Amino acid sequence: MMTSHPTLEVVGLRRTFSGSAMPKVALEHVDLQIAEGEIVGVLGVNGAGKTTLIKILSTLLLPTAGTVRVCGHDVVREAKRVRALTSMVLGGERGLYGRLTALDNLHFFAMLSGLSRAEVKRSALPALEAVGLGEAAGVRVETFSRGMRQRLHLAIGLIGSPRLLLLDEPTAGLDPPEAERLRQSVAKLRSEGVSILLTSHQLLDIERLADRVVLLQGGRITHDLALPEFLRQASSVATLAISGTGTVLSAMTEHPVVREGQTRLTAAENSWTLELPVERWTPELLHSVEQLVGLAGTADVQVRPVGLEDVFQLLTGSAGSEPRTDSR
Ligand SMILES: Nc1ncnc2c1ncn2[C@@H]1O[C@H](COP(=O)(O)OP(=O)(O)OP(=O)(O)O)[C@@H](O)[C@H]1O
Repeated sequence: MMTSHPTLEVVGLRRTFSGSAMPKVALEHVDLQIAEGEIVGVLGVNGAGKTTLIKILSTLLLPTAGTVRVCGHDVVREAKRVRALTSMVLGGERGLYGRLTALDNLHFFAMLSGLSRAEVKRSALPALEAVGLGEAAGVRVETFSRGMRQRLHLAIGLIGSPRLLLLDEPTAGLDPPEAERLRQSVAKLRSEGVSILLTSHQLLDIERLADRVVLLQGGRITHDLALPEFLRQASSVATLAISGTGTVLSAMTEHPVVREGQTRLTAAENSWTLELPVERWTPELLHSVEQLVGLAGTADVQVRPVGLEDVFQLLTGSAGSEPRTDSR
């Protein structure tokens, strides 16, 4: 469906919560657009405002100020219309009926969300096929792996052909192959023109899927960049990790590249690792690396390209894969 509006348009959004003394500002001056078929990853440390934003987009919470439109429809004045265009899929183990088949679960949840029988019938099988569960439509959900259950949640979210999908921690609790499978299903939706807002503490989800990355800090958007540009926010291009056994030699700690560079040396009882951010691969740096690698005890050298995790840590001063502290 082509529209003249962006799928999501947020202008000047503010949301406060009344506190005991002062109102708590959860979102402030938030401007955000998501185009048709675009996947935007929203990053932020705990308490940055991600959940508040998702709740407002899904009409569960009202904005204090500002406007939010989905395909041109206002989340406050046209909440019903917005709900028909928007779907939220949460990660983790959540209420599917194990004794029912995948298709029956789909029917059940779709009817609960108020879709007509005809609409449910029309879109149920295509939704299962979209997430690779077409052949498991008649199979009881109690036999499903966690990944299959999560893909079923995604299929439920696709019923009714939403234009905006809100994905919150979609790969939570999945092992790496299952998480990858789910990501593949999500990636396919982009080509169908579905717009996706994705939040995840699994930064790999965002690194693999997002066209654009938005960083929320203290309720404000501090960065809104295409993924490659976001990755360039780190000054380095890679991290070089040299590890070895035995004691750390002074020839290493006193080497100019170690003393002057932003290196991190971690030493355990009989092993050590030196991590060196690489801004540019220069002949001088390669020569220094050769010297360090030649020192006694060196066992392994690895080069890790800069990833989203590094940039996230740099910009927020925190680790990205911290566990959730809330109880949703
Ligand atoms: N119902 C509420 N009452 C009061 N304050 C709230 C409420 N909900 C959220 N907040 C506050 O608003 C801010 C943003 O919270 P929000 O849950 O949106 O962050 P988040 O980025 O989703 O964090 P997390 O990653 O932990 O889920 C936090 O300071 C939080 O304490």
